[in-house]
Amino acid sequence: MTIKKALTIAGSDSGGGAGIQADIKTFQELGVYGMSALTAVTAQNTLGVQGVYPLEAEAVARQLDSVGEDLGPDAVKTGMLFSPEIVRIVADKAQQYQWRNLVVDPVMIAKGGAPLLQQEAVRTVVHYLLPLAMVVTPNIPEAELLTDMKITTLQQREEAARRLVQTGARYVVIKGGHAAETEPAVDVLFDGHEFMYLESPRIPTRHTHGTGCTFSAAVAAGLAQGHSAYDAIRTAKLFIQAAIEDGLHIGGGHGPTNHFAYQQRKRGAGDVRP
Ligand SMILES: Nc1ncnc2c1ncn2[C@@H]1O[C@H](COP(=O)(O)OP(=O)(O)O)[C@@H](O)[C@H]1O
Ligand SMILES: Cc1ncc(COP(=O)(O)OP(=O)(O)O)c(N)n1
Repeated sequence: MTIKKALTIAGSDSGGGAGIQADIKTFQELGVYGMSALTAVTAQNTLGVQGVYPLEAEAVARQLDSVGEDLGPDAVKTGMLFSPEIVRIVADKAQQYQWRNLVVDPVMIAKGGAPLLQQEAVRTVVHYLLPLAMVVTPNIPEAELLTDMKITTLQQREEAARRLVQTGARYVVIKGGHAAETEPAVDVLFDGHEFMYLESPRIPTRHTHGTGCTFSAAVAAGLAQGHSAYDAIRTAKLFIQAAIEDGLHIGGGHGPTNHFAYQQRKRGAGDVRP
C-alpha cells in the first residue's frame, strides 16, 4: 500500500482541539499520513486564547522546503497564517512545489475573539493564496471580510461564493456554523456553475472548538486520497457532524470535537466515546 500524505500549514493549539493538532488527528483518522509546518504557537485552551507567538516567515519557508523537497504531500491545507509575510511565503512555496490539492481555510479570528490573522493580511490571502486554492472553506464572518459584503441571508452567501470563485479558487464552501441557531447547519458549496447545500441538524452544544480546522483537514485528506472535491467535502461534513455529536465534554469552556467518532461509527462501536 502506498500511504497518501497531507501537510498542514497552521498554528499550534496547546489545548489540542484546533490548529495543527486537530488537523493531524483528522488526517490520521482518515488514513492519511500527516505532516506539519508551524506558523505560530498559541497558548490556548477551552476557555480562550492566552497568547499568540508567531514564527518568522523564514522558519515557515524552511519547514515547507523540508517537506516539499523530500516527502511531497498529496494535499496541503492552510489554517492560521497570521501575517502577510507568511501568506506570501506559503503562496510562493505552493507554486514552487506545484501543490495543486490546496485547501485554504482562511482562519481569522478564534471563536473567543482572539485575532489569528493580522487585518492587513486579508487582502494578501485574496490576491496571492485564493487563486491557488482547489477548495476554500471560510465561515460566514471570514467570507464577509474576504468579499467585503455583509452576509445574513442564503442569497448573500451565494453571492459571496460567486465572488470567491472569481478570485480563482476552484471550489468554495461557505460553512454555516455561524448562521442563526434556529437554522440547520448548512454549508454552501459552489463550483462556479452549480450550488450544492450540505445540510445537517444543528447540534445544540458549546463544544465546537476547532470545527473549521477539522472540516478543512478532512477535505484535504479526501483530496490526498484521490477523491473528487465533492466526495471529499461530503465526507468532511459527515466527519465533523459525528465529531460534534459525540463531543468529549472536556475543559471548562468551549471544548474540542471528538476526532475518534467518525471511524468508531463506521466500525459500529457501541459507545462512541473512547
Ligand atoms: N452546532 C453545530 N451543529 C452541526 N454542525 C455544525 C455546528 N457548528 C458548526 N457545524 C459545522 O462545522 C463545520 C465548521 O463550521 P463553522 O463552525 O462555521 O466553522 P469555523 O470553525 O471555521 O467557524 C461546518 O460543516 C458546519 O456546518
Ligand atoms: C491555532 C489555531 N488555529 C485555528 C483556530 C480556529 O479554529 P476554528 O476551527 O476556525 O474555530 P474555533 O476553534 O475558533 O472555534 C484556533 N482557535 N487556533
